[in-house]
Amino acid sequence: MTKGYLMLQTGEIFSGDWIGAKQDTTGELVFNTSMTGYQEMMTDPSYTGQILTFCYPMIGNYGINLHDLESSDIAVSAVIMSDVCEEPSHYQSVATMSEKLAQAGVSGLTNIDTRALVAIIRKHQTVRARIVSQQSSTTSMSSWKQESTIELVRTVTVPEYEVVGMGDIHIVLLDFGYKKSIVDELLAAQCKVTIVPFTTSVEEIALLTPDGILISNGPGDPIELAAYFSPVKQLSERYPTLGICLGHQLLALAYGGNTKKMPYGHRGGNHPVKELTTGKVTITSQNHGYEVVEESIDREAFELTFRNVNDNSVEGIKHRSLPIQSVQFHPEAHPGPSDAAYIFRDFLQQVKTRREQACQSVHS
Ligand SMILES: NC(=O)CC[C@H](N)C(=O)O
Repeated sequence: MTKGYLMLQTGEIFSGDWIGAKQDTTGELVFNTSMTGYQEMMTDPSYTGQILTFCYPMIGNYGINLHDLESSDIAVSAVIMSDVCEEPSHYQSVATMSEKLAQAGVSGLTNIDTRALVAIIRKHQTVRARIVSQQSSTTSMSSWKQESTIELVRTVTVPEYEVVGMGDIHIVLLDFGYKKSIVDELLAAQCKVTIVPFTTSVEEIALLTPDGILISNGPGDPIELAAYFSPVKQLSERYPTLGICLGHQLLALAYGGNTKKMPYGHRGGNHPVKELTTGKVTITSQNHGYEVVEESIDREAFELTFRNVNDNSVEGIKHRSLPIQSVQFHPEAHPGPSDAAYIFRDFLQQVKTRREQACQSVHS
């Protein structure tokens, strides 16, 4: 096997065996603790620009199938694992991990001590890294460069409107890098979904006469999307709105709140969040490196709905008088538990209620 090296900005170098495309790659090094779901993770557009370390020791044992893709491409810049399984066993498998990475032009390193690597990320919190074929100490600072969030989002948003489903309720999905499972949830609830590029204006969206708006997940630092705070606010003032992950962060920012980088983020399939009105704890799927700053939330306009049980961070907010809610976790799951799927039901109930009110006011 060809040797490959993972060079960290903090100075450590790990040597491993190179799988997939043999291409030098740079990105922020992050880790996910889920035991399964490597395919969903690799294709989640929120990972764009990041090098993903799998904490679970063996990756690839059920192969790659055609059903668990969260987007059409592999989104991560590269993957790091302890042990790759090259002989998958699953009736739906169409490729091995290495074959898929090679097809997609994405690099991977295996036989890496991922436990040591995760300890370094936890210690230094934000670590950029490079996968290279030759160790070199002359790596110039410019090669560690990070793409802007706008650049990252541009690579994953739909190029033009896409309409899916023929249901009665029309949801416009403002696409910063949506996961397919979000659309699947809406389609399962008999919606028609129009997926629009994140640059679509409020006026253009109004022409589509939506019943509700969903602001998607996506890569990067939400603060860099400041140009979109005002449209997000205007849309949420007009239509029932649900924000998921990046969408949650953008809603908080649009209403004057703030976000900050977390020590090393929440990425995994078992993050407990507490619903503050009921005290009920739900186990959620998560993938984020930023959080909404609690003190920055306008508490006259918004109430806090969810908190992370491990670190108390904000996991959800809800407007006190308008039908606007957002969650930091992923109610669509994939990977991870679907215990929070009721968030979609609540949102669609608000959408229906608003539509019935509108019909009644026309007829009275
Ligand atoms: N899944 C997401 O939407 C991630 C949001 C944002 N990029 C973060 O890391 O916090």
